[in-house]
Formats: sequence, C-alpha cells, structure tokens
Amino acid sequence: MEEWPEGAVAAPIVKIVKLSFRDVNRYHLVQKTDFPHILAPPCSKNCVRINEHRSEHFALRVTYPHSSWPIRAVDRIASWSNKPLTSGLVAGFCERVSGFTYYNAHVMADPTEGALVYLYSRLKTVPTEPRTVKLNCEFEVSTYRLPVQRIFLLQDVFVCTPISVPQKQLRHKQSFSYESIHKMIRIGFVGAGKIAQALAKGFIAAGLTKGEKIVASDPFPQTIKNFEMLGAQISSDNRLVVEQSDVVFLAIKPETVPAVLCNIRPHICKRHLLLSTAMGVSIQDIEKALPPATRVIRVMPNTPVLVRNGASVFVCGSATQYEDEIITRRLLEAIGTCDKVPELLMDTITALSGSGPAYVYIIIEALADGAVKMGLPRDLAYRLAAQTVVGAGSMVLATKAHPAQLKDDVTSPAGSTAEGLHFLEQHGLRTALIGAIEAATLKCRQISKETKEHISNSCSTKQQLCIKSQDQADNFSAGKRVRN
Ligand SMILES: NC(=O)C1=CN([C@@H]2O[C@H](COP(=O)(O)OP(=O)(O)OC[C@H]3O[C@@H](n4cnc5c(N)ncnc54)[C@H](O)[C@@H]3O)[C@@H](O)[C@H]2O)C=CC1
Ligand SMILES: O=C(O)[C@@H]1CCC=N1
Repeated sequence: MEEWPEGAVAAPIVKIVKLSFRDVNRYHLVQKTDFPHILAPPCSKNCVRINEHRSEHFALRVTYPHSSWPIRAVDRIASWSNKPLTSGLVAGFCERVSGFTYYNAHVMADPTEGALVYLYSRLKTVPTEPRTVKLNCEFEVSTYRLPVQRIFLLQDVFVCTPISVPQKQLRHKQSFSYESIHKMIRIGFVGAGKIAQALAKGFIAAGLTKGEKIVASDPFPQTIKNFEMLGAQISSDNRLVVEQSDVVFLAIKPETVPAVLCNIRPHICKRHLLLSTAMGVSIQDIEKALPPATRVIRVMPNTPVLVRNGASVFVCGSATQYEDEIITRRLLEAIGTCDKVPELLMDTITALSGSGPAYVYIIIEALADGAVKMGLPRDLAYRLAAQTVVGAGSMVLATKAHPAQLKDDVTSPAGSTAEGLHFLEQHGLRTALIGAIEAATLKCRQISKETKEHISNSCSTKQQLCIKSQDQADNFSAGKRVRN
C-alpha cells in the first residue's frame, strides 16, 4: 500500500464537479456540488472516498492550504512558471466495478497559478503504465502518465467548466474562468498570410483561443485585415506581436525569415515559444539568428487546419522542454493530427502534406470536370468528388488496409473502375504524383540551402542588418501602422 508523503497534514479543500460526456471531444459541466464525502487529507485513515454508484466522468477542485506537500505529491511535468502548485483541477473517469470505485485522475494547475499542466501523482514515482494503488479498504486509485493526446481533452474541462455554470456558483471563479486559459497562452502570428489565417481560425474554432486574444503582424494592410475581421489585435510591427504573445508563429516565407528574425531578436525572451511554419528553414538556422536558448519548434501544418482536419508535424529545437512539446501538441491536435518527426524528413513532409492539399484540389476539380463533361451539374460534381476524397482518405486511416487492397475492393471484374484505372495508368497519374512529391521535396531542399547561406551571412553582418530592419520597422510603425 502506497501512502501520501509523510508530513502531509493539511486538509485539502475538495469540491466535486460532476460532468457528463456529451460528445467525443467535449466535457460539459452539468452539475456542481460541494462534495460532503471527501472529508480528510488523503494521508489519514479516512482516505478520500467518492461515493459514486455508477461510472461517471468527474472533476475535483482541490485547494491545498500549504504548498509544501502538494509539490511533493504532484509530479510536475509542465509549468508555465516556477510558482508552487497550490490548487488544481482533477479530471478523470470514475468507475464502479465489483463494489470498488476506481478513478483515473490528473491534476491540472490553475492557470492563475501560472502553471499549465500537472500530472497527478499520488506516488513518488509515476508509472508510465496504468497502475492501481490500494489506498484503503474501500477505495483504489489508478494513476498513470497522462497520454499526450488526451491533454487537449482534459483541457476542455477547463474551457467548458465555466460556460455551463452560473458564475456565482464558482467559489474560485477566477481560477476557472474562460478568460484565464486564454491569458495563459497568448498566440501571436508574425506574417498574416494563408497559413497564419488557417491556423488562427482553426484555434478559434477549436475553442483554444478567442480572436481578441490573438495578435498578428503583416506589412500588407489588405492581408492583416483578415485578422482584424477575427477581432485580433493587428499591427505592421512584428515586435509588437512578440512583446504581446507567449507562443509566436513565424508564418512567413523563407526568404523573409533572416530579416524578420533580426528584427524580433531583441524582443525574444525566456517566456517565448517560437513555432516556425517556414518551409525549408532549419531549426539550427532559426536558433542561430535568435538569442541563445530560445525555444524553437519547427512545424509543418497544412491548410485544412482551418476546418480542424489538418495534418501537422513538428520538430523540437535544442532548447525546448517537454512542456513546449505538450503545448505544440495541444495546439496542433486541436486542429487535426500531429506527429513529432525527425527534421531530415521535413522537406518531404512539406512536399507531401504541406503542399498535398493543392494536389488533391486539382484532382477534385478534374474529377468534377470529367463528371460535368458527362452531364452532371457542377455543384453536385464538386460535392461528390470532395466527399469521395474525404471518404477514401478516411478508409485508409480507419481500416489501416493497404491502399491497393482498398482499390481492389472498388474494382469489380470487367467493371467500370477497371476501365478508369487503365486510363489513369496509361496517362501516368502515378508517375505524375510521385514526380510531384520529388520535385517539391527538391525545391524545399534548394530553399533550405539558400536560406542557410542567407542566415549565415546575415548573422555575420547582424549588427547592420538589425539596424536596417529596425529602421524599416520603425518606418512601418510611424507611417503605415494599421492599428496597435
Ligand atoms: N500555405 C500553406 O499551405 C503552408 C505554408 N507554409 C509555410 O508558411 C509560410 C507562409 O506561407 P503562406 O501563409 O502560404 O504565405 P503567404 O504569402 O500567404 O503569407 C506570408 C505573409 O508574410 C507577410 N510578410 C512579408 N514580409 C513580412 C515581414 N517582414 N514581417 C511580417 N510579415 C511579412 C506577407 O505579407 C504575407 O502575408 C511559408 O514559409 C510557407 O512555406 C507551411 C505549411 C503550409
Ligand atoms: O508552397 C509552399 O511554399 C508552402 C509549403 C507547404 C505548402 N505551401
């Protein structure tokens, strides 16, 4: 039997919040009560008892009067600051099995405490596999390392909680407020073009942020207007974005990167996490142009992040910590899939999933053109073609079958599909697609090489470049600023 740490004498104030599980990704708070059954510090014999009679999702609000033992009891895996954890939200699933109540519990610290995600650990060492610990004769607790892909889910508890509860019912209104999570991560975009807009709209749609909490910069008033329409704070001054955000997306073309990095460099500090979407620009090159130990992550999203169906990958920089990876996952998983990859794959990934939507749009358009040629109304043709691509992609992901097998399943002997396939093979569709990936990869590699040289040169003449860039930015600020 594992005990709470010795000296854990302070009784936590525990509140239970009952949750119902409405859909796959969202918890909604339906009821909140003071929970009279949780009575005593968990180190005592009257261990925490949850008097549940059926399986239920739940959240516990725990406030510890003393900060000393929670630090020992809670394994900190990520923190936004070094403040001690004195309160947290436990979210999990409570199950009643053969007379025992089991729950998987995780503690997330208050955003107001300055922390991001804490892993609940009643054990001194946290097992990676689920593990059940008997705390007393009636109650067992399973703890396990929070799978990264579920962090977003748990975060929803934070986000959803205050929405459905009358504010006056919340004793710790501030800690649970919808505002506080947004205060925690302020997202900025340097470059407000296509991918920045897709990401921002995806984050808003996912409930990760609100338009007003975003800040974006771009020298082109027409482009930045798209962010203004989201309610974001806009500017032509990249430095303002850096100053006002924690997570900064660098969403600019590779050739612009060296000058922009030079421009923002003096404003980058410890709190910043820089996520670069720039194709072909290596982490090493970005790091070289920024202050030592800047936390840089290179990401390659694609435009379907707009509809939360993106395919993104990321590479961690040399100064990033585990929490940076968690933040990145949390952001990107909210708007699609997200994989951590080795950097040497980035150019090919750029060619495949980064550029891929463009190839698929051509395929959809061409399929529809063919159908229109044969008499289908155009809107129906686009809809059917697009849904066919969505459906075929879903089949590959869901069945994990080889694409050739799935193709064979469609192709009836002496049927129409076989005729269509024969035509595609005669006209080299496969070769064309393979060639497209190769060509796009090679282009990325070429840009990568050019950017490396550019950054090397600009680093050696950093002083001059910075002055020039600063002057340009000042000119923008003075003459062309859209709004601050
Ligand atoms: N569009 C896409 O699907 C994807 C693009 N990317 C990468 O993201 C980056 C941006 O791509 P897009 O959004 O497509 O390009 P874009 O051309 O739409 O956006 C780039 C923006 O940067 C702005 N800009 C130029 N100079 C600037 C400066 N000094 N400071 C701040 N902003 C400046 C431009 O006005 C423009 O609005 C590129 O490196 C691209 O390779 C990565 C993944 C997907
Ligand atoms: O065409 C480009 O440069 C970027 C890279 C991935 C998608 N668009």
